Amino acid sequence: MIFDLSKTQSIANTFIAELRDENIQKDSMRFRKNMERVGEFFAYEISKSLKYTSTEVTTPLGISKCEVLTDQPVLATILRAGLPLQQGLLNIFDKAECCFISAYRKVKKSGDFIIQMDYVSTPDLDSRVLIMADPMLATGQSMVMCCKELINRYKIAELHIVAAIASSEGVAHVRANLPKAKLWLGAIDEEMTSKSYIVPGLGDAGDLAYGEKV
Ligand SMILES: O=P(O)(O)OC[C@H]1O[C@H](OP(=O)(O)OP(=O)(O)O)[C@H](O)[C@@H]1O
Ligand SMILES: O=c1cc[nH]c(=O)[nH]1
Ligand SMILES: [Mg+2]
Repeated sequence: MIFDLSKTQSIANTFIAELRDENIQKDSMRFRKNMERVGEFFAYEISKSLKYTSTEVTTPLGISKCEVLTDQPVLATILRAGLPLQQGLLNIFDKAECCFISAYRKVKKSGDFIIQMDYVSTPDLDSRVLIMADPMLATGQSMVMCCKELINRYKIAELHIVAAIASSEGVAHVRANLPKAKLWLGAIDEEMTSKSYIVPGLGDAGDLAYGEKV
């Protein structure tokens, strides 16, 4: 299943446009805020596919039958660019437990890179719905490696993957390696640079949110 936000006109596409805009993205607070708003939007969309329980709520004037979320999903992200996107999801799934993975592109002298994963901090994921959020799905290698690490450790009930911008190649890589995952994407771009940056993309999401890394 692929949900592509850009296929439907909504205010959320304005958030994505601002994330991409080279002038607006100079304001790092606005960049983080827009990423957070994209996370909130996807949380609402994903929430439509989750399970609900009927309950009776006592109001000051009577009893109201309400449908409430049965279980909160677990919200995972890949440091560091994923933090504002995860925060947006957490604003909506406000009782959710969170999982953090440190993984980054380690560039070799040849210019090739490997994904270096150093740290995983997670609650128990057995029988849980997991939402893995990372703004950029470029080659898809970081996403696949991190999800596989968690799948190998736990019996995850359902996996949702959220990205603000994906490349066609990244989508294909995820679908080939994580065929059961549901993909929630802000947009899918066709091209990548020789250094595997998405074109037109938005640039380096981690640097734009938190400053250029040395
Ligand atoms: O699909 P891939 O080709 O694996 O690339 C995507 C990864 O690149 C970015 O992180 P980066 O490695 O730049 O680290 P950062 O978040 O610390 O900036 C992004 O947040 C993804 O994690
Ligand atoms: O386009 C890309 C690819 C990887 N990481 C980013 O931040 N941007
Ligand atoms: Mg990263």
